[in-house]
Amino acid sequence: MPYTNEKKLKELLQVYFIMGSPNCLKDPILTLEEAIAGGITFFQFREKGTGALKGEEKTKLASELQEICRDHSIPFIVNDDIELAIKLEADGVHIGQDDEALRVVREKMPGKIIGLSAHTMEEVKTAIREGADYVGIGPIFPTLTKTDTKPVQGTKLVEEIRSTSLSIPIVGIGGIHAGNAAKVIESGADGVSIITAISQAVSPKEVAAQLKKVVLEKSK
Ligand SMILES: Cc1ncsc1CCOP(=O)(O)O
Ligand SMILES: C=C1C=NC(C(F)(F)F)=NC1=N
Ligand SMILES: [Mg+2]
Repeated sequence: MPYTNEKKLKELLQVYFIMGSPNCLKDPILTLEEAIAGGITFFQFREKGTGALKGEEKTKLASELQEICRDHSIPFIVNDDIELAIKLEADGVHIGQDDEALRVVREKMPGKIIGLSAHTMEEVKTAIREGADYVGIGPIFPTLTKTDTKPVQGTKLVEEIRSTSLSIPIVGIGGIHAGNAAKVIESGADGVSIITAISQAVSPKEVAAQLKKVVLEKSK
């Protein structure tokens, strides 16, 4: 059973901040607080890459970030780590094509948000069939954040999905910032997912606010 009605989720996905401690210029807690003050609408804890926390330290940071999200009614999603998501009673998880099968995750987390990465129309259709609540499409633009991405695909797959009658919520991801976010929304994505542009900003609040403005303008 999907988490919520699609319309509501499409609104929630508009400015989707993703980060872990390795991505942050400043303290992760401060970074998230500033991003929320700037207007992000959705958050994913993705503790990955060089220097990523593990075990108790990872759980502690996740719990602290979750509490900040809860205080501001921002959905808190965990990337990959299903056990951590269940332990924290997170609002959901984001999984990739090579992570645990969606139907297994759905059994473990009924009623929660389950997002899936997809790179082809085939993967999108399978995601819908298996009950994904949203799909992350990318990398839209070149990115240095995830080193093992599929080829950069621009907005073509987003446009292709939107040219069909498929109504699944879509977020674009990969190299997105305030200067190119409009193109992603214009192509038909419901939201943009951002790591570097916010987490490495001198003012995460300012960047989040710029992104929110662009997305709201283009979503009218
Ligand atoms: C997790 C992920 N999946 C596809 S690209 C990417 C990284 C996006 O990071 P950034 O917003 O810094 O380009
Ligand atoms: C690899 C990823 C691809 N897409 C997304 C999201 F933007 F949330 F859909 N998150 C990820 N961690
Ligand atoms: Mg994964």
